Amino acid sequence: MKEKLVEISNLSVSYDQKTVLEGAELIVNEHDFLGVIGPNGGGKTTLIKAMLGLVKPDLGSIKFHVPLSKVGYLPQINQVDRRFPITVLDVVRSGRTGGHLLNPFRKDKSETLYAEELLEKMGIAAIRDKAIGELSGGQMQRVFLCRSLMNKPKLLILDEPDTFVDNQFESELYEKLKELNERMAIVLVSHDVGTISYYVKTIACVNRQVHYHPSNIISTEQLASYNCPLQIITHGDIPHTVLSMHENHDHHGHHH
Ligand SMILES: Nc1ncnc2c1ncn2[C@@H]1O[C@H](COP(=O)(O)OP(=O)(O)OP(=O)(O)O)[C@@H](O)[C@H]1O
Repeated sequence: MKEKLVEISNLSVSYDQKTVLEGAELIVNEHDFLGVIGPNGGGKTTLIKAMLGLVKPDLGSIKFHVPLSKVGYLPQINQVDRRFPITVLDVVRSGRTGGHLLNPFRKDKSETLYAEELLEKMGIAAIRDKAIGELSGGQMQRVFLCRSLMNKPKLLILDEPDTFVDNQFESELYEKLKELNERMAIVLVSHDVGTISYYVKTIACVNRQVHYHPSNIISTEQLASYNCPLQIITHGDIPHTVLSMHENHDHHGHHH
């Protein structure tokens, strides 16, 4: 039996008068690698934020069976203020607090060593003392990925970590996530359905409601039936299906 990590039921969220999520249901289990997809404005980020307690739901319940300190979070990078005067190392270290606030002022030797180890593993040890304002999009994503790993999470939630990254880093990133998935459950929000279906195990389509799809193969017809009309980027020559296994690795670039 798989252990449940998070159970969301009957979740409704609105901003002012506008309902974004209504009656959303979702369960995240240990070992999951769940891809969260859906049209622009469908409520993906809102679902993640409600899960983490960053937006207040109107209705519904969110039960965590892991402590929040064991949940790693990589926010959408455009929500990070690049003018904030903080170095790469301090951003990564701030992940140790368990909260979502940047708190660079706590200094602890083992924390620093672990942050450095993560930067090393991500191949960005050389930029440890740079200010975040100086980083490229891909470097920024790597830094925030390191940050989200500081607490050795059991559940890792990533909101479009593939935004602003080049093709090479995109595949490196997904390979890294696949490796991390051996140790933790992953929830990955992405626009690139074709690419994520290559890595995820299951899919949730978010468009006001959440439609869970217990496989990583999804057809345009299924997406339509989930009220999730997305343009699918296919990798093979089978037009209506996103394949779980591909022969080659020619990923599509994806830019917003
Ligand atoms: N803080 C906010 N105040 C008011 N409206 C908001 C707020 N955040 C999001 N919205 C609106 O709620 C809707 C859902 O937004 P959300 O970011 O959850 O969607 P999404 O599926 O993540 O979209 P995208 O694919 O564009 O990232 C959008 O119409 C958005 O404009």
